[in-house]
Amino acid sequence: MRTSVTLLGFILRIAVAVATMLKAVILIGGPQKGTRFRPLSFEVPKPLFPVAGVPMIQHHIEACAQVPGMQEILLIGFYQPDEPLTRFLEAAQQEFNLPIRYLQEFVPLGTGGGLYHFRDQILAGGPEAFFVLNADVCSDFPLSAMLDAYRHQPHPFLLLGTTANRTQSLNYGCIVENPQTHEVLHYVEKPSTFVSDVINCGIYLFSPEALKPLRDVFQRNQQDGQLCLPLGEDSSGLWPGAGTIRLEQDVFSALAGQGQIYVHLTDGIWSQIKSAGSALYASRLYLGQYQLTHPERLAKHAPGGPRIRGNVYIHPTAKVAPSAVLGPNVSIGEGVTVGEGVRLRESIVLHGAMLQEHTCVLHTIVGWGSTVGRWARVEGTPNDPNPNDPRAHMDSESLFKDGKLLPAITILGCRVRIPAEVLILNSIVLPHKELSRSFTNQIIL
Ligand SMILES: Nc1nc2c(ncn2[C@@H]2O[C@H](COP(=O)(O)OP(=O)(O)O[C@H]3O[C@H](CO)[C@@H](O)[C@H](O)[C@@H]3O)[C@@H](O)[C@H]2O)c(=O)[nH]1
Repeated sequence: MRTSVTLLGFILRIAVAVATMLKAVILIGGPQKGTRFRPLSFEVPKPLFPVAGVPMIQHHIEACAQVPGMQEILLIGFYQPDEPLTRFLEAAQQEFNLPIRYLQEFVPLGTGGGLYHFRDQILAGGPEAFFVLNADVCSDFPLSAMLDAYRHQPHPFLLLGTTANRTQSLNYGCIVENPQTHEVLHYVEKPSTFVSDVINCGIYLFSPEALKPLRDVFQRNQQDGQLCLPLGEDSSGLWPGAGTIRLEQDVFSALAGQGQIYVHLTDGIWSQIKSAGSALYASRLYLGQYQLTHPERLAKHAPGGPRIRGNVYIHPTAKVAPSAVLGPNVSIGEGVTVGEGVRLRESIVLHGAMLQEHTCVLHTIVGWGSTVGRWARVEGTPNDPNPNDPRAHMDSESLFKDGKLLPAITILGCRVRIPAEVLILNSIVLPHKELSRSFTNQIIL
């Protein structure tokens, strides 16, 4: 009798676990993407670029791992599975005690193609639903709130939405919702004129049903492709272009207003990470979040230690001189050396860099293994969202306007050497450059 009760309990537990099983997919893109992120993306795939001290997608993984019932996280992209990616995956699996796998697209399949291509892997084990997250967004990821909304009213597609001002909304997917039901009535990807101030955050919760419309798009693409094949060509095989599916245009725009797509609005932190400037801004947002989520990651002022102002992350292996003044919004990577009297504000200093005595580094990303000589000043121009507009987001436009370099943060690529006592202002220095003088407003090739 006792054995059968225990067995029943065990079966019930498994049944509950299966019923609440969830997965997550992170769309990490590939090497042709992230061009606005150069020269930083030369060294490390953009999804692994450190933001607030940890790789960009670790923030996504941490958020997913906290959702009860999360069974597996899949990264889909078209990067070669190189050493940094493999090492990251191994470390993340151990840290979060979850299977985290990389599925490689052999050609870019767009934002929806990989989901359809790897549908069997996504649906293996029968998840109740799966999250889909763009890798290049920074957010507080309100995944549990999205799950509650989904469970209250399950629909194939639930999109996270936030507000943007009229001008900036044109850079995103724009959503027209029914304010009572939150159904998406109309969806336009990056419209040329104003459609709505509710924008798509690139964070979704899909039911298994969501894969059916993707299959329809795939089949339609294939028929259209076969019609376009030259006469006499063997059209019995698959048309290679059929696999490319644009989630936004092919699915959201096509299905809006048919009771399948809903939006969950958030007023939490959210920003895209397209350019180096937006990585710095995202780093600031995440450092602010750490007050609540990871206070242990924030440096505290300790007797005999450097002066800390505001939110600062210092990797435990970094050596920071006690007379340095750091912050606000500074993130210092592994093995970095910060000399006496250094002033560092609104900056990211990457693995192995060295800031010699009395350098001043403001609004800058210092690349891996770079050296800034004594008394040098390296400074960029902040390009923050308008603080007087609560709906403003970071502009990630091109670096140039009318042939001129726009003022932006300064970026030193990897292993750059800046001599002592020079000024580097508003410039981008490509990797391995050894400078011999001051530069302002230049890209140094
Ligand atoms: N696996 C894979 N991922 C891809 C591919 N193409 C893009 N991605 C990934 O998909 C995400 C979206 O990339 P983009 O295609 O560059 O779109 P976007 O300009 O960022 O706009 C999207 O995100 C906005 C929010 O940040 C949305 O507002 C917008 O509607 C759209 O979904 C990124 O994480 C990118 O790495 C692909 O072929 N394969």
